[in-house]
Amino acid sequence: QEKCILTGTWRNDLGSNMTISAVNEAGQFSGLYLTAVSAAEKPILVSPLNGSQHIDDLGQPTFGFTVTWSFSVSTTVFVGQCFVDDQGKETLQTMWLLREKVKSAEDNWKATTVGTNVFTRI
Ligand SMILES: CN1C(=O)N(C)[C@H]2CS[C@@H](CCCCC(=O)O)[C@H]21
Repeated sequence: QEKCILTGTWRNDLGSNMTISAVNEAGQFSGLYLTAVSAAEKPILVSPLNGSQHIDDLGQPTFGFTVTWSFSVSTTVFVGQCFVDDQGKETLQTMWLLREKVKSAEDNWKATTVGTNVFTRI
């Protein structure tokens, strides 16, 4: 299928941009994530991402990727699916888990945030 190969640049509803490199024959990819908002008090920098998508099925594949934040001690994993509408427009419907480093195991309960997020190509 020609749609929903994730290579390219995407923007989400929080104004974050991500650029995904070539997807190899195993569906693996890497890229960069530039967030527009953050809870960290440090300047926002580009952060690396790695993931993989299904490429062997009949379109609208599922995928997952991990962003290791370069400006805060935290990590986000995304899972989702690419959908194509009847105009051929692709959207990535995702859910994410943001894990922030906490001082001790006693604080482990409050370390993970969850959310949903939609990306479209720019
Ligand atoms: C901007 N974001 C975005 O595009 N999301 C889908 C959500 C889930 S990752 C988070 C940003 C985390 C930045 C690093 C940190 O604040 O620890 C937020």
